Amino acid sequence: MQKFDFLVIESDQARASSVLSALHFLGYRPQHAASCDGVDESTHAWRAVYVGSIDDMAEAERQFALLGGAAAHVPVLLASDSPWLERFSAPASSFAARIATLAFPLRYEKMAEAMRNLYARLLGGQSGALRFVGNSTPMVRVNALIRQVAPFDSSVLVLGESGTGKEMVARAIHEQSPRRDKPFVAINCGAIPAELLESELFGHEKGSFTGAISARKGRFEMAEGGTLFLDEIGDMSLPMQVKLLRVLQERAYERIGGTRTQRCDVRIIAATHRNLEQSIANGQFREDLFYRLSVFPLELPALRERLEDLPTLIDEFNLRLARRGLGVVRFSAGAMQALRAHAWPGNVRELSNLVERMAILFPHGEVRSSELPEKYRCRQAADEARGAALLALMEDEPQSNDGGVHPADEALRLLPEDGLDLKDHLADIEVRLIRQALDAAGGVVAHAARLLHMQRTTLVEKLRKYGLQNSLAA
Ligand SMILES: Nc1ncnc2c1ncn2[C@@H]1O[C@H](COP(=O)(O)OP(=O)(O)OP(=O)(O)O)[C@@H](O)[C@H]1O
Repeated sequence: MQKFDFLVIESDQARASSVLSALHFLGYRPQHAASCDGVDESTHAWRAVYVGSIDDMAEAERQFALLGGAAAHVPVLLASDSPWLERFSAPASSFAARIATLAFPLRYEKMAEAMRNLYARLLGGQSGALRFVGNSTPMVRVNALIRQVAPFDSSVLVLGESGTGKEMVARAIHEQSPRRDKPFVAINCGAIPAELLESELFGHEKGSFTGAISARKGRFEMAEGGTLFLDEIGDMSLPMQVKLLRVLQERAYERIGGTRTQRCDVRIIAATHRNLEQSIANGQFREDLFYRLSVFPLELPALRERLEDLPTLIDEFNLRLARRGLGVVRFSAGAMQALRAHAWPGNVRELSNLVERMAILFPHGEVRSSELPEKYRCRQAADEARGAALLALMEDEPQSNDGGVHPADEALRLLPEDGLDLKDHLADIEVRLIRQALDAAGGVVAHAARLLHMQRTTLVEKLRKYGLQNSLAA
């Protein structure tokens, strides 16, 4: 689906073109143009719509519907003397909230102000809440599961690699639950030293241990009536797991140093990037706690398994940046291709950081693939070289081969003059790819296995076979 930054609705071609030029001048840089009617070919370089002689509202709405979701949320620019203004700004119109009016002849300062006001209105209307987005099939499934489980008090265990949005899922469940008006409290069980975690969770009475100079509420108490999100539950120490299990079973606990039993009405959502079944097998996680927590397991796919979500996620991050006063960025088709070829070991968080970095470097601009940080370029360059070589192979007519070295063979030449031991050579490539995958995954074997599309156990076997276990610790 084509994407647009603005709809410019103006039946006078000259005026429409001047709006587009002014947008460009103001730094909005629309990139592609389409037209419903009366195409102005010269505007094809822009990402905006020039609408010709539509004189009936229903027809206009139909035309915009043909543009699909592309026209659904973008600002609409209309001349203040436009005959359509009244109808478009009527409350029943789907454009009513998204119109900026422009007085002709255009004045840049006025137009800049109109655009600023429009964006302030659009962004302000969206509340500060972060939207949990994604239209890919796996995310549609995740959203359906969230809707299904939200109304009940069942414990949910959110599984997924780091940065896939586990906390966002927990918040979404809370927001869609009857507890939404009560607190959502999050705690990262992996980040808090084991000896402090108990007091963080259950609170303490004054003087209950050295340093406890006053009584303090724990997260369970803070979350009363609402939801408690236990992040990185797989990193919780075994003694703490026992205490947590007791609370989940008895729905009651005491503050450290306290004698009064507190009843608790808290919905638990836990998350981990670890394979808890493996942790159970290794004796690091209690099986009974696992079953308590995973009444409703919800697995979040890695970003590389749902690359269709890249554009929507980029839009969402741009929106967040705009709220913070940063200029938004777009990615050229080539840059998008490079992003699709990237493995995203840091998942959505990595993408969010990249968009922010690019927005600082190229505010209101378009990022080309050559302007991406190096690690996002390499794989694409390799793919392109391979693609070019393959293309050359395919384009070659068999009869034109005069026995000389084929150009594509030259590009792909792997066989040394004196031959090679194929088995050794393939093993060498395998080791290099495994090393690269481990690097990209920060040494986490399960992540590296996903990058290599193999079972974790298969990778562990290969690490053993090639004596690579030591490179893990290094
Ligand atoms: N589907 C999504 N839509 C919008 N933003 C998202 C989505 N998924 C993740 N994010 C954003 O990506 C970042 C990481 O998300 P989050 O903290 O929920 O991940 P996580 O899986 O809990 O990470 P960790 O495992 O490190 O705790 C946040 O800025 C979050 O807002």
